[in-house]
This record gives sequence, C-alpha cells and structure tokens, in this order.
Amino acid sequence: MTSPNAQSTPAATATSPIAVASSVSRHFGSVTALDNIDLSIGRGEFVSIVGPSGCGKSTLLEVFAGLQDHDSGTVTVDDRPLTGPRSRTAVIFQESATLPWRTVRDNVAFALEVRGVAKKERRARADELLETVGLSRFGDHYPTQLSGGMRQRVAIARCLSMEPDLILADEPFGALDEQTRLVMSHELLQIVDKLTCGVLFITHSIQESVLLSDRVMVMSARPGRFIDEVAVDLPRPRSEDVLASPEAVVLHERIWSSLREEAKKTMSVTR
Ligand SMILES: Nc1ncnc2c1ncn2[C@@H]1O[C@H](COP(=O)(O)OP(=O)(O)OP(=O)(O)O)[C@@H](O)[C@H]1O
Repeated sequence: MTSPNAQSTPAATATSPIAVASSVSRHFGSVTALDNIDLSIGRGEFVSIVGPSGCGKSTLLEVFAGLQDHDSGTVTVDDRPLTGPRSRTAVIFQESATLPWRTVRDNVAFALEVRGVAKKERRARADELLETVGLSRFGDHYPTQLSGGMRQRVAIARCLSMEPDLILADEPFGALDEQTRLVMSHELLQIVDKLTCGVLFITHSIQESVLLSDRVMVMSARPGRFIDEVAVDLPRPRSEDVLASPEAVVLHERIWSSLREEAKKTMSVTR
C-alpha cells in the first residue's frame, strides 16, 4: 500500500501528530458533551476511545472530522487549524453508505474518479484495495448482493482509496453480528499493520481496542473527559491469540476497571 504520508504538506513534519485537540469543549444547550478535551493522534498511530454510552465519543470524532463545531479550544490536523471537512480525512460510520447503482469496484474507485485518476489506473488501484480487504472476487458485484460485513469492507476499501492521512472510525462494526464482527476485526488487524496514517477508532469492545490499538483512551460518563490512557505495547504484527497473553489480560482488566464505574453512572442516570 502506498504511504499517504509521502504526500504530506510542507507544513507537516515527520514527527508532529497528524491531529491534535487542545482544551476542546462542546455544549448542546445545557448538555456538556465534551469538557476540556486534549488528545493527539500520531502519524501511523492507532488510538481507540472506549467510554459509556452518550459520553461524547462521536461528538469528538465529528469535531476531528470537521463535521461538528466546538465551543472552545483548538483543533489542528496536519499542522493546520481545522476549518471543516478535508479530503484526506476518511470517516467510516457504523453503516457506511455504498452507492447501490455502482459495482463494488466502482464504489471503491469513486474517490479516484473524483480526483481525475485515469480509468485503467483506477481499476488497478481498486482491485488492489479489494484484495487488501479480502473482496477480490466481488469487484463486479453490486452492494445489495453483499452481506453487511462485506459492505463495511467495501467502505473500508473506499476509505483507503482516498489515501487518507487520518482515518476516523465510529463503531465501524457496531451494526454487525458477533461472528462477522470478529472476522472484521481480524481483517482490520491485517490492514492496520500496513497503514501509515493516524487512526481514531471508537468502539464499545475492550477486546477490539486492545487487539488493534497502540493506545486506548478511556472516557468518563458525560461530560466526556479522559480518565485513563493505556499504552498497548503488545508486539506487532498481532493475531487474536495475543488477547490470551498475560499482558493483554492485564490491559483488558485495567481498561475495564476504569470503565466500570463510568458505565454504572450512565446506567443509573438512564434508569
Ligand atoms: N446534535 C445534537 N444535539 C443535541 N445533543 C446532542 C447532539 N449530538 C450529541 N448530543 C448529546 O451529546 C452527548 C454526547 O453524544 P455522543 O453521540 O457524542 O455520545 P457517544 O459517546 O458517541 O454515545 P454512544 O456510545 O451511545 O454512541 C449525548 O448526551 C447526546 O445526547
């Protein structure tokens, strides 16, 4: 896979983080969704956020995507103040939309087409990406002929075709059944090792966060603040087997113990 960072702007340095939020707050009327958040995502770093329902995870992701305003603080991406959505930030949602009238290959090639890449090159690049996500046999299919998990893989391939320097994924496997979810996190794990861009990944699964991340941020119940930061220094490349290692069990336990009280607070408010 080509390195998206090879095309970094002159303002960027190899070592500066790709995305930084400093003292970011966001209110919706009387609701404080984000309270003085600081988070930086390194180039090539995979950062997960876990936190109780409604704590502000999606709001933070949308702020980084330039889709949501913030009331105070600053957000920079690629060393520039963020003013709105940008072409090299790829966003994947729980049920990412595909274009039903286009084949899988043409869905993946869409961003390349918009950028004016020649047809032959588009096709070759799309096929390469379909292979990366394990869909090489399905290039001529239409999205409606695929399962939910396969459609999410199309969305991931399409996102990679943008050669992003930042990927923001909001519970990308949240709508999938347990088995498909396991398969998808396995496949994402294969892709993650080839990525050179920063990733912010929101998940409700502690296992997923430990398996995929370099760092896990634990968010408090609303108003969202970070209450723990856990470095996941398990060796890469990883396989699911790593989750059974004593190191991974300790990490899982730590994240869960930080999260447990917060989850209880959320449940007592919503009961
Ligand atoms: N557009 C909006 N208008 C009003 N309130 C909002 C809006 N978006 C989010 N909120 C509120 O902000 C808080 C944080 O929401 P957010 O969706 O960021 O949480 P979350 O952690 O992603 O939740 P979940 O895990 O359930 O998806 C919630 O109380 C939510 O109701």
